[in-house]
Amino acid sequence: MTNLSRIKVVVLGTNGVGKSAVTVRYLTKRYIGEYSSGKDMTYQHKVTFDSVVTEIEILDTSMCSGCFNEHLKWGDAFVVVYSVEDKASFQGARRTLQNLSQAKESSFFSLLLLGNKRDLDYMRRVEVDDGQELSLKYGCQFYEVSAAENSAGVSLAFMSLLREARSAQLLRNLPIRRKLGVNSVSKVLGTIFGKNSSSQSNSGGQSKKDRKKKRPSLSI
Ligand SMILES: Nc1nc2c(ncn2[C@@H]2O[C@H](COP(=O)(O)OP(=O)(O)OP(=O)(O)O)[C@@H](O)[C@H]2O)c(=O)[nH]1
Repeated sequence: MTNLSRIKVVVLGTNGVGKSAVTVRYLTKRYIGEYSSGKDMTYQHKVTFDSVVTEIEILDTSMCSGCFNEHLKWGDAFVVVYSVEDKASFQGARRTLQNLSQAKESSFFSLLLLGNKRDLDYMRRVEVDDGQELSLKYGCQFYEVSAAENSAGVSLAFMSLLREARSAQLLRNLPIRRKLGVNSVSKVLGTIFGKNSSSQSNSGGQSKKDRKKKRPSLSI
């Protein structure tokens, strides 16, 4: 194994959507039920992709007004969590995606939209299609999961995000970057990953159908 690299992941979302539950599920495969709230928590672990060890830092955020810019600066990859039984949390996720795409427009970062608590289907207020549509708008990955029910969906969602972030990191470090500049590299990455910021999707001329093909989503 070679090349230890590092990816910093920020988990965002409104109060009580399950940010800690999904983070702990991913890291330990366990679901505890109640998690301490009110302060940011950072976790570290290592994953191996294709014989390359990658050090992962995950920041499970609390609602802290004025921290957004710090989180933004810190992270390479962002998980935006909402709860499928809480419409307001979905609106919060929409605002967060909008803020992220505006603030980090000129550099590349990886994004995952995560609809949690899908076990509460009988209380559902946000349809799968709503999540899918939002993810297409911001060119991010999308999964619906239940941290309470099992670890498979959460693990798959995190691993997809980490793989994308890792690939992006490798691409950013290629010599081509010097020739093309950051914006052009973002476009190359966008082509590879089907990633389109809202501004790109407005002007890129790529049809919605084409984008849909590149961004499968999954409910687990
Ligand atoms: N039914 C169900 N409940 C869940 C799920 N995930 C989390 N919860 C519950 O939702 C509540 C909030 O979960 P947390 O993980 O603390 O949510 P959070 O977003 O970290 O909360 P804050 O840090 O306070 O913003 C807890 O009671 C969890 O047990 C889930 O998938 N299904």
